Amino acid sequence: MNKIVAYIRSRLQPYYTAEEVSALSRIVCCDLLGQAPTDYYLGKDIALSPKKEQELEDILQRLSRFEPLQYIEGRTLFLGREFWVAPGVLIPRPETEELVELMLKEIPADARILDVGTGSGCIAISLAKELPDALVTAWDVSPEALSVARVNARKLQANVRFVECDVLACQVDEVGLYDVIVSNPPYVTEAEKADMEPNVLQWEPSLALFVPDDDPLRFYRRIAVLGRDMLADGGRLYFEINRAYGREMVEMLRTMGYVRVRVKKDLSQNDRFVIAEK
Ligand SMILES: C[S@@+](CC[C@H](N)C(=O)[O-])C[C@H]1O[C@@H](n2cnc3c(N)ncnc32)[C@H](O)[C@@H]1O
Repeated sequence: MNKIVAYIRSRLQPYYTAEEVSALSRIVCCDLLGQAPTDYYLGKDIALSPKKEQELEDILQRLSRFEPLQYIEGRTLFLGREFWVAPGVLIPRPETEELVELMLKEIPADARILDVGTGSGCIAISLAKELPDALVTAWDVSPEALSVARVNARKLQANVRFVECDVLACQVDEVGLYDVIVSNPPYVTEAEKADMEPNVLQWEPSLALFVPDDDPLRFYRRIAVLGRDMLADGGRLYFEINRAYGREMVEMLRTMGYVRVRVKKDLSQNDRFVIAEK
């Protein structure tokens, strides 16, 4: 093992499991310090300039404070496209890729789509790229998230209209304007905080994650209320949900008059998506 790898491992060992240390060492050397993967696996040493040594120190400091690697790298992949992510915006998750894949199988190519709580813009931008005839609008209450999403849309040349908007408070006069409303809103209850990893809890924005224990469905209820006006007849809601609330979601949406309400499981067999039709 080369000296730099041994050093990286010794610095990360107090904080991460052996597998995590091994994966992080490779990513730090190859992705962040620019070592060729073959040289890394052959155990060749890296000659670091003083500037690169300082960069390595910064990276190790950030990792030892459990900052997510995606924030350190400043990017993540979503459905094969690179998205810029930074503190203040949620790191897109694989389940959300599944949601977009499901939508791409089901929605019309020229759908008018609203993404509520767009974060990095991963859902809206992916849909706009895959469905060039669709009209995509994306809302978020967070100016930080919207500025990241706008940069992502520009870099990826996606045509999305971004709007700063608090979905819980906004007045809407867009009647029948959308065929699809999609949302992956905050859905982690305060009670679930105890089970969360420090890289999520300490670094990802609370605004993107949490809902009160006594009202875990607040975003879905509000979006479904808006959807009764904003969706065209036959329009659909696509939600990513907390796996604990599939049954409650179905009951709520049926009570609100939605039809063909279905729950779909994610690849881990958890109730993860709910689809409903106006
Ligand atoms: C779970 S994140 C989802 C981000 C992105 N759509 C994704 O799937 O990675 C929820 C998003 O909802 C936004 N949000 C939270 N409260 C909101 C509100 N009242 N109105 C609009 N957006 C809100 C957050 O800023 C965050 O970007």
